[in-house]
Amino acid sequence: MANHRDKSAIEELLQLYFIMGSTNCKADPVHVLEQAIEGGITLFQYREKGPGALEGLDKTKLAEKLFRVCKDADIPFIVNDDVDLALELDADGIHVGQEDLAADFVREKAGDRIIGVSAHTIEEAEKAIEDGADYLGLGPIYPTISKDDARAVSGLSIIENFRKNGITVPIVGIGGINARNARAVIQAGANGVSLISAIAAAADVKKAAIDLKRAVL
Ligand SMILES: C=C1C=NC(C(F)(F)F)=NC1=N
Ligand SMILES: [Mg+2]
Repeated sequence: MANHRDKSAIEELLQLYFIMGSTNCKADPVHVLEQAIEGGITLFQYREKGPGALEGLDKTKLAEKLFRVCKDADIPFIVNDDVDLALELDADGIHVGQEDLAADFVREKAGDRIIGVSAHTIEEAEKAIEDGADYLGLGPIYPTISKDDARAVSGLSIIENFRKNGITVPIVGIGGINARNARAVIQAGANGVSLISAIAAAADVKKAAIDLKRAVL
C-alpha cells in the first residue's frame, strides 16, 4: 500500500478518487463501491456526512464493510474528517478540511498513513504542505450538489494558479466533476479527479466509473 513518503504512488492513486457515504447512494453502498471498483476507481474515501448520515456504531459498521471491499481489491481506504475512526480501523489515510484538525496534528496520530487536505488558497496549501499533507483537494471546480457548505466555485484556475505558483504536491480536483468535464481538470494540472454523485448517483455505477476512467487516462 502507498505510504505518505511516495509522491508518485500518491499521484497514481489520485487518478479516479471516488468519495461516498450512505447518503450519496441510491443502492446499497457496499454494492455501489463494488461496482465503482470494477469500473476502475483508483482510490476511495468514506465520507459519512450531511442530513441522514450514519453515526456511532452504524457508521463504524458500514466503514468496516466498505474497508473490507477496498482491501479485497487492493484499493486504499481513506476516511473523511474522522481521525479516530480512521485509526480505529487502521485505515490507509485520512482527509481533513480547513475546519478539521490541522494536518500536522493528524500526522502525529496517523504516522505513515496518507493525509489529504482540502485547500482553497495558496496560503492554505502551503501550510498543509508544511504540515506534511500528501495531497491537496482543490475546489469546488464546478458547481456541486454534494456539499451544502461548499465554498464559491473556483473553476479550473485554482489548479492552474497553484501550478503556476510552483506547487508540485499531488493535487486532485473536486466539485461537480463528471465524464464530460473531467479531462479539463487533468489538463489544468491536477493529478486526478475526485467525485461523489457522478458515480454514486449513476443509474449504472460501473459504467459511470468506466466513462470517468477513460476521460482521465
Ligand atoms: C471536502 C473535500 C475536498 N477534497 C477531497 C479530496 F478529493 F479527497 F481531496 N475530499 C473532501 N472530502
Ligand atoms: Mg471536513
